[in-house]
Amino acid sequence: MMNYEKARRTILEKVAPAGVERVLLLEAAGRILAEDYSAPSDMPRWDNSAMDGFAVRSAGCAPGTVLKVTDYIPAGVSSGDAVLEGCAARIMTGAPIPPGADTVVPIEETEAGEQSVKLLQQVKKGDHIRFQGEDVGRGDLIMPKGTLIGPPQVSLLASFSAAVVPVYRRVRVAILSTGDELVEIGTEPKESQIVNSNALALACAIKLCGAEPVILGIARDNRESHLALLTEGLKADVLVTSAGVSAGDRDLVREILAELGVVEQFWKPGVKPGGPTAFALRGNTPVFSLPGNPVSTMITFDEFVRPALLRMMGHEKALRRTVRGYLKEGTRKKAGKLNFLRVQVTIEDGRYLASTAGDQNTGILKTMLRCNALALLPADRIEFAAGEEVELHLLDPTLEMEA
Ligand SMILES: Nc1nc2c(c(=O)[nH]1)N[C@H]1C(S)=C(S)[C@@H](COP(=O)(O)OP(=O)(O)OC[C@H]3O[C@@H](n4cnc5c(N)ncnc54)[C@H](O)[C@@H]3O)O[C@H]1N2
Ligand code: MOO
Repeated sequence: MMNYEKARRTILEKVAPAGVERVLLLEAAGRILAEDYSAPSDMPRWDNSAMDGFAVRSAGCAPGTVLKVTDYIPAGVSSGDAVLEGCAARIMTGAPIPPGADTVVPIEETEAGEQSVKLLQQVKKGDHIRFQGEDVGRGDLIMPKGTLIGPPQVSLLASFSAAVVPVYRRVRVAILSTGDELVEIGTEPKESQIVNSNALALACAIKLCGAEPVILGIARDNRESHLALLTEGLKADVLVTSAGVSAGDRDLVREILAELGVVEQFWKPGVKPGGPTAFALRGNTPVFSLPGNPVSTMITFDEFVRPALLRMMGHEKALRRTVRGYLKEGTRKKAGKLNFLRVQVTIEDGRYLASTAGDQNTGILKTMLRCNALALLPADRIEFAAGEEVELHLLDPTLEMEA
């Protein structure tokens, strides 16, 4: 049996960014820049005023100096007229500094009239000017490939009129559920039938990664149905299946994937829940076969599939950060597999405290609703004492927020 760390490393070694596309700037929000971006020009493009006030020649200025106001330069206007000795130009924030002037005096530091202005304070050369290129110089590598695009990046790209940007493309992820007991949502399940909830839970998780889910439906427990739908699924960038991967005589997924030329990289990554998870590749197309128990499906998606999708969409950091926390109650498990304990984490005095979120049986979905983190209980350990330090994967982004 493989171990958890090796399984995750294997996945990240085998997947690569899926490709690059050029999208409208706003479509790039939350995505990863796929090429280095160097500034096409200086920013600011010209010296401009940082204050509403007067553009002056600092050499002739002292407290008490009276200057003649010869020009008015609002933002959006550029004046070709030079400021001559003994003169000042009224200027607004953002307007280009006129020729001859080397300093801006804020209006509060003057007694200003229509025709003249009296300076009240010492003037320092260069004050209140935003100089050409002081923010970004032409040719500066301002955003390396791999940058996550958020408001500051969009602001800068927009400032340079970059209306279209190269980003890693979203991956299309096919979702295939398997099992004769399944009916689609909207169909009343008869006794012994259950609703195909995994397809929707997976689609939700895929969307939250920024990828595009494609729900293929249900493969029935026979070869023909599996062959047809797995073949369809392999046309996507990634294929995720649920159920049919353990030891049952109807568990056909791995066998039929192999017939379709999909090469298994691992089965049984040494975790619980998620025991029978499999990872395989056909060419560059990753195939994840997740167990059918909804709890196991969601946990294995988060631990194994999510990192792959993020990496394929260009994220260098694809794994959830592991934080150290403390168990509030002691717990036991069997030796042999790493266990994901579903916990409720609270942050007290900067420490993460993890309390069990309820019954840890994989059949209990409500424990999943109550949990906001997974505690990783190492494979070789059995007994865990209250207060013991554990590694945590935080699942709930609101943990970092407050009311
Ligand atoms: N003899 C053994 N039996 C089982 C083993 C084992 O090692 N030996 N492993 C157990 C473990 S662990 C798991 S997990 C399950 C996973 O098995 P499968 O992935 O093959 O899934 P199924 O048995 O088909 O289904 C499990 C469970 O999940 C429900 N399910 C399936 N698909 C969906 C869906 N799309 N939406 C909602 N719920 C779904 C299904 O009805 C079953 O209740 O195997 C154990 N058995
Ligand atoms: O390992 Mo299975 O995924 O318990 O429930």
